[in-house]
Amino acid sequence: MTAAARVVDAAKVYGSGETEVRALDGVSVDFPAAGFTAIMGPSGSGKSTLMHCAAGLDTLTSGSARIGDVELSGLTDKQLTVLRRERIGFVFQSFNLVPTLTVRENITLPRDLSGRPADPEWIDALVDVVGLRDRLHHRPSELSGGQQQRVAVARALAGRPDVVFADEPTGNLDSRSGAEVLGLLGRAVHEMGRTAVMVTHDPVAAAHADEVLFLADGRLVDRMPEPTAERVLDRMKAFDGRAPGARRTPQEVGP
Ligand SMILES: Nc1ncnc2c1ncn2[C@@H]1O[C@H](COP(=O)(O)OP(=O)(O)OP(=O)(O)O)[C@@H](O)[C@H]1O
Repeated sequence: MTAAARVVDAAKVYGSGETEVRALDGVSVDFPAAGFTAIMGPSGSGKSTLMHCAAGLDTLTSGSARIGDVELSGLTDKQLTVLRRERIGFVFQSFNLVPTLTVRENITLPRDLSGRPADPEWIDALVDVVGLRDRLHHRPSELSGGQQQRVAVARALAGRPDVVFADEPTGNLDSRSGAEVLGLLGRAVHEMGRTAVMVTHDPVAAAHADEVLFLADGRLVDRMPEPTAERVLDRMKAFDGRAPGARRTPQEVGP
């Protein structure tokens, strides 16, 4: 198996002394090329930290993070910026489209900014895959949330990245639009050979992945190949007896 991204013995410590938080505590994991991996775990278990460090948006306190063969800890900020632009695609919960640009301009913007314009044939194919051909000249405000997130997925894929990192990509969508966006990520992986890594609280979303990783207290505690929503839900219930995504009540949090 080739890893598109990998962390080895990854640790991330925030603060020091009494306020020290070990957000990651010795995590080692490969994200296989042409695979779709979901990261789950209770709130505060380190999911976002793992994704951000694996994607070069944040740095590890110790351990190694690689995209392909490139060790991220050895890179300058400028080199990291270039690597993210050239080799990584991002999808966020809140779409992050540029409101003044059309759908087509949003999709090609990162490529245009990089000075290496997107391959028109690839963009053409993507537009069909995400089903936005009749919306190409619309602005984001003229689209539904699900359509906007499909634009964000197309933008993430426009530069043929090694890995697409998606942080709660369906968090703001109804279940039908969410299923469309997840279907797209799945097609990007299984039909277009891309690699996707997704943080989610939703067992139904996680079931679209090839494998689910479970974090708890900054550690990798379990993994589930070929997940189903039911099995993921059961596994999540085993954490602390809480349903996934459950928020602590004010009484539980304390003063
Ligand atoms: N910038 C920061 N400074 C201090 N502590 C932080 C910072 N970012 C995250 N943490 C802490 O690190 C731990 C892991 O946070 P992280 O956001 O990775 O968890 P998560 O699993 O993504 O949570 P959620 O599901 O609630 O989004 C938490 O205890 C969090 O409070």
